[in-house]
Amino acid sequence: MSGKKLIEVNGVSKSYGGVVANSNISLDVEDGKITGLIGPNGSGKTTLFNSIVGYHPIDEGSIKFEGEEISKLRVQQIARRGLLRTFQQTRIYGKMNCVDNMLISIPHRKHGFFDMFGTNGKADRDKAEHLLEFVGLYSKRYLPSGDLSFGQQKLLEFAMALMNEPKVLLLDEPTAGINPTLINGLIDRLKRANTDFGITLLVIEHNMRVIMNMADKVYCLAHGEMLSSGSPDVVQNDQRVIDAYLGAH
Ligand SMILES: Nc1ncnc2c1ncn2[C@@H]1O[C@H](COP(=O)(O)OP(=O)(O)OP(=O)(O)O)[C@@H](O)[C@H]1O
Repeated sequence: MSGKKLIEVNGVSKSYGGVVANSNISLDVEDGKITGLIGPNGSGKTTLFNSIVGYHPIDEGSIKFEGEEISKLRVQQIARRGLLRTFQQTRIYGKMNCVDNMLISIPHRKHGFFDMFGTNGKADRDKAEHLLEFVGLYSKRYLPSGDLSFGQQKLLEFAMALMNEPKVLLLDEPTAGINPTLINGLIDRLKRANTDFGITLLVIEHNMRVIMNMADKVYCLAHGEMLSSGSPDVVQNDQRVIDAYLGAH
C-alpha cells in the first residue's frame, strides 16, 4: 500500500469511427486507494473503463496491471487477475434469489461454474451470506432479486463483485439512480470495502459530493481528453473543471 501503482494507463486513445472517445489518456491507480474519474456526459469515462477491463481493443497506448501489459488480453483473462468492473445498469438475474445471484458470480475469478455444487458449496454460501450482511441485504437474501429496489440491486451487484475478491474494482456510477437517503450508506460500504477488505477502487461518479467525500485522487475528463487531476479539493476548484461542467449543462 505504499504508493505502488496497480493500474497504469499511458497515452491511451480510442475512437469509434470518426468519434474520438479517448485521446492520449494517462492515469494511475494506486494500490489501496480510492481514485475518482469524473467528467461531463460523453467525456469518455465509460470508454476508458471498457478499455481497462478488455471489453474492446484500444487504438494506441498501454494499459498495465501490476506491471503487466493487459491491453491485448480478453475480459476473462483480466478478470482472473483480479480486475473487475460493475455497470451503470445492474446485471442480476431478477428471478433468482440474492444468494443464488451471488453464487453464480464467482466464476469471474475463483472457480468453474459447476464448483458451486461441489465441496466448495458450503464455504461459498457462507461467504455469500456474509457479504449480503455486509451490504445490508441479509434479511432479503432469499427474495427474488427482481423484487429489490434499484438501490438494493446495486448493493447486490456490489456484493456479487466482492464474491470474486477483486484486487481492483471499477465502479461505474455506483450511486446513479439511488435514493439520496441511501447514498451515504452506500458510500460507507464502498469505503469499508477499501479499508476492511483492502480493495482498490476506481470510481466513475457524477455526484460531485460523493466523489469528493470518497476519493484520494480525482481525474477529470472532458471531450475525451484529460482535463485535470489531483486531490479532490484541487480538481473541484480547478476553473477548467468548473467551466467544463457548466458548459455541459
Ligand atoms: N459504441 C459506441 N459507438 C460509437 N460511439 C460511441 C460508443 N460508445 C461511446 N461512444 C461515443 O464516445 C464518446 C464518449 O462516450 P462515453 O460513454 O465513454 O462517455 P461517458 O463520459 O462515459 O458518458 P456518460 O457520463 O454519459 O456515461 C461519446 O461521444 C459517445 O457518443
